[in-house]
Amino acid sequence: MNLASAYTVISNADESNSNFQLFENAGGEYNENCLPLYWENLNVHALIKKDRWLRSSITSRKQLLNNVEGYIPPCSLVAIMGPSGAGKSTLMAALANKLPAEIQLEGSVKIGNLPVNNFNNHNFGYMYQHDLFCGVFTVKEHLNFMAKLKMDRRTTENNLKARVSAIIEELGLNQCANTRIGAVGENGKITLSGGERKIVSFATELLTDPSFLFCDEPTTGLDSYSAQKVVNIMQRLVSSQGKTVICIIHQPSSELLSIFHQLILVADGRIAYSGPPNQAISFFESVGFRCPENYNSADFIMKMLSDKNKSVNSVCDEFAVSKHSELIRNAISNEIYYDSSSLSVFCNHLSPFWPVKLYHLTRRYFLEKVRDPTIDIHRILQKVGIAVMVGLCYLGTVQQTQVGIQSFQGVFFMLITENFFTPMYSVMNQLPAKLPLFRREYTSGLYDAPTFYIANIISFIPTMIIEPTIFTIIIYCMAGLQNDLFVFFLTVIITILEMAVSTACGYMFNNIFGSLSLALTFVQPFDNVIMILSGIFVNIRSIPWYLHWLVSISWFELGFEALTILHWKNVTYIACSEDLDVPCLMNGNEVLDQYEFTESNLMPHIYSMVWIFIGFHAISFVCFVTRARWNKLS
Ligand SMILES: Nc1ncnc2c1ncn2[C@@H]1O[C@H](COP(=O)(O)OP(=O)(O)OP(=O)(O)O)[C@@H](O)[C@H]1O
Repeated sequence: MNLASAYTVISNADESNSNFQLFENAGGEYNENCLPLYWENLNVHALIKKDRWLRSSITSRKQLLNNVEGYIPPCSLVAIMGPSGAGKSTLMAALANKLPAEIQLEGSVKIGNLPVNNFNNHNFGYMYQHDLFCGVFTVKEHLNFMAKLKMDRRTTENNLKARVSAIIEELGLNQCANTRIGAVGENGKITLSGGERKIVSFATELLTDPSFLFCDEPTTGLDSYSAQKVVNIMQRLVSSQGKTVICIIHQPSSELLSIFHQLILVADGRIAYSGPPNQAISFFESVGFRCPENYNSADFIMKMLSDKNKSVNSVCDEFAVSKHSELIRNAISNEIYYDSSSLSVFCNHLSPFWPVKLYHLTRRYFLEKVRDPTIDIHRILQKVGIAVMVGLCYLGTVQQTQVGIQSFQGVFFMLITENFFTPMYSVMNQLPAKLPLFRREYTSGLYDAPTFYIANIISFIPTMIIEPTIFTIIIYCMAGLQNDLFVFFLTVIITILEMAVSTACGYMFNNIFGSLSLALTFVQPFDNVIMILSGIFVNIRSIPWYLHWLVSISWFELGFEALTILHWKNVTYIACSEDLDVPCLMNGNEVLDQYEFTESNLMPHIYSMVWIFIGFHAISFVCFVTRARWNKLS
């Protein structure tokens, strides 16, 4: 059965119900993607879990939707209304296959006899209530980025650009195409207004040309002019592009409400009405609730549905046996005649290859760092300042004399310690800030958790090299360490490794504990112990046996010992000073002996730091991916 005949069947069913037309106003032009959406026996429960570290156990189930059914004709503009907490967002997420992992769905949601699932996800645009963007991108850059991640891998570069330009044109975004999106409430910079942000959200969802567009409160927070503009865009998408647009809307004016083809009222997890908006008031009248004259119909409906004790249950019960419900059931039962084999186009989307996603995601994080100075550039400037101050303290004191030994070791301590604490705590703060956008894009299926993790690490590499290199160069020159290129090069490598392992440790603690506060609670004692075991504060030989394993992973100790060996191993003579009341150390080997450091440990320690870096990231990666799958990233 082709599409046209499928709808003839439904139209014939309607003939007997001429007063109750389910889709009398549905206005879009039919095309092959123009299909009805319907759901039956839909029950949705939230699984209430009790946290036990990484694992959770389910303790109870809370019913969010109670055996609801509905039918949305092809190419309709649909409004979902209801009081707060009624289940509107839950219904919309259930229809769009966007329910979070802790929510359980029973029943069926179908498009033209085809179950809604991950294979036809790309046909659903889903605009969330709160938009989230990478604020440093301009509108055009954002759309190009999203197009590269969302659109079919077979789309050519030219077609992709053409699609972005067409959407910018269609939605009237030309004037702000090169404006940065910015963050909400960002002062003093030219960024997008609230209304423009909503339209950019639309644009993002339209990139893949979805047949269904779900919008969670697209007009909330907008003035009446911007709200009207947003609804006009939705209306245009339905009438000129044949899409079905379903949106949750609060307190619309009667004029705005009349634009919609269908109104679905949700109350207490049930359907209180579903049909043309202009028949809603007469339905309420037929069940004994009369709208006073000169009263806004949307306000009246909301008042009725918010009054839980009196009206809600009886209205829902009456609706279940009304002509409207009968019409919905007829329409659904007629859908079984629809030939779903013609819907193969719905499952025919190939998402971009993994390296392509990794490349674009890494590029986004690079740009974010370059354009947002608060992320890394301020920290580099701070490092330069610290390096100059430290350098001034050691100016002229680092000499191969008995007094100079302490200055040498002080410089090594500063090189290690500055690349140990700050980077660790800094990444621990940066990662959680990226999670909201990650969660949104991850649930939309844009990319997976490993891609996000690897892109983050790659984008951090320049910082990991530039920051310690600048710091080391300044201190090396000001303190006047050995004039030897190989020694200088290895010194830089050791400080880079020190920072790399520290950041890996920060990631690991964040991802093991899953919350910044918990991670900070545990990382502080850990890194203090790691520092104490460096050989500076306690002689390595006297460390208790049960802490030996920690010494072997103390990258503070490994770095400090490696620097000490590197700078002292070739020193054959240190002059004694008669003024000092301390034993004279005659050469570099004696300095190493004093710390219990062994000359042959230089390269093994450097390799150990590399292995610790890999080990920490491996643990961190597994925890992150597991948490993302269990929906436990906070
Ligand atoms: N993950 C969850 N766990 C437990 N309860 C939940 C969960 N998600 C939603 N709920 C509950 O389900 C009910 C319906 O939530 P929903 O977000 O669908 O309401 P809504 O009608 O969209 O409300 P609003 O207009 O305020 O956004 C609310 O009582 C809410 O507290």
